[in-house]
Amino acid sequence: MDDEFAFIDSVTPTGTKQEGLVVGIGDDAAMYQATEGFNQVICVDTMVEGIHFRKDTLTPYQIGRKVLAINLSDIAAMGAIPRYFVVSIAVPSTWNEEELQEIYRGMNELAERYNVDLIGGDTVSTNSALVLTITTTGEVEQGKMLLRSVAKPGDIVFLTGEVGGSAAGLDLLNKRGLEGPYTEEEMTLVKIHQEPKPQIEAGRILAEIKERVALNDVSDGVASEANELATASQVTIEIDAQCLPGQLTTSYKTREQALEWALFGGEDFQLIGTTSETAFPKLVQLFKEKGIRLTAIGKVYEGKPEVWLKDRNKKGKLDRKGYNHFQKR
Ligand SMILES: Nc1ncnc2c1ncn2[C@@H]1O[C@H](COP(=O)(O)OP(=O)(O)O)[C@@H](O)[C@H]1O
Ligand SMILES: Cc1ncc(C[n+]2csc(CCOP(=O)(O)OP(=O)(O)O)c2C)c(N)n1
Ligand SMILES: [Mg+2]
Ligand SMILES: [Mg+2]
Ligand SMILES: [Mg+2]
Repeated sequence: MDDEFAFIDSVTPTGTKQEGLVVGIGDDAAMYQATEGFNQVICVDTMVEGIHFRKDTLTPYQIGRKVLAINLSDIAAMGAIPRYFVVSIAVPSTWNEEELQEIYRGMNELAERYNVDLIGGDTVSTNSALVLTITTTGEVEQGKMLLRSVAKPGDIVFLTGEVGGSAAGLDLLNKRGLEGPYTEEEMTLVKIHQEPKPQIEAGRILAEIKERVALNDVSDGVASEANELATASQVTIEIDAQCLPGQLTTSYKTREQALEWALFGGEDFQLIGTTSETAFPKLVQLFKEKGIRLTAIGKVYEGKPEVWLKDRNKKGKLDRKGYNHFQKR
């Protein structure tokens, strides 16, 4: 890449979707009009080469796509409608212009799908790894936001989709790289890791029903996220291992390994939450209509902020062991 400004021009969208946008790319800062009656939501996530991806685990297209997906996942976990995003990219000399364009192609494809506008960013060089940061904003109707702190004893713990697939996919990629070869079954897991789907529709269903819902997204594994819910709500959560919807059936892994990945693997970007026993059947019906899998995986009890795992006749405390950036590897 030899010209920063030409690069910025090349990634500037030609049209924008949100009505509230006042100033997009091109001035000192972007500017937008908030929608009346909505709370503003904002989150940021970073992906670092060597930590969140390598050139042999994600293609440049998938890197761009995934960093926006994980941001949208946090917007979904608040029950919000995503609106705008800004991108910061630190580029080492080992990455060429074509790869950068591919990163933006992946980002833009997902942006199109979820109706979000790229409204700014920052481009810098670095002498180490590629670092990609996205900040996304969203809006949720006042009073409808989905917090981690509202779980109550008696609630059902639920989960959208399936968990453990991303860690399984990464395990395969670590062994065989982008080119594989992979069976169809294995490729499904690899794709879950490479192209996670943010649960925006699920988040909106949960925000729109008039029921109390506590919610979190699964970036660091079910064990970690359930502990975050328990701590924020000051309740005890019990999860039934037998109920965890994972990709348990593929021929290449054991049940123990699949359970380990579901609990501690992370990057599934599904939603984990709780709601009352009376509200839960309504959720099941709404999710069925939209074709989104929703599973009851446990219950909430009065007690210390802890998570317990029940597996057949055994029961043990489930510590907040998931992906931890400051843990020695
Ligand atoms: N370096 C930081 N400075 C300030 N706040 C942070 C920092 N890192 C994380 N947070 C905040 O801590 C909370 C938990 O962050 P994180 O574990 O990354 O959440 P998530 O898994 O939802 O992305 C969030 O509210 C996030 O904004
Ligand atoms: C090359 C590579 N090694 C390891 C991982 C596994 N990994 C990296 S970060 C992470 C957890 C999620 O990322 P984090 O930055 O903690 O997201 P957040 O909790 O902020 O949403 C996992 C499971 C990976 N995706 N790629
Ligand atoms: Mg985060
Ligand atoms: Mg989150
Ligand atoms: Mg994390």
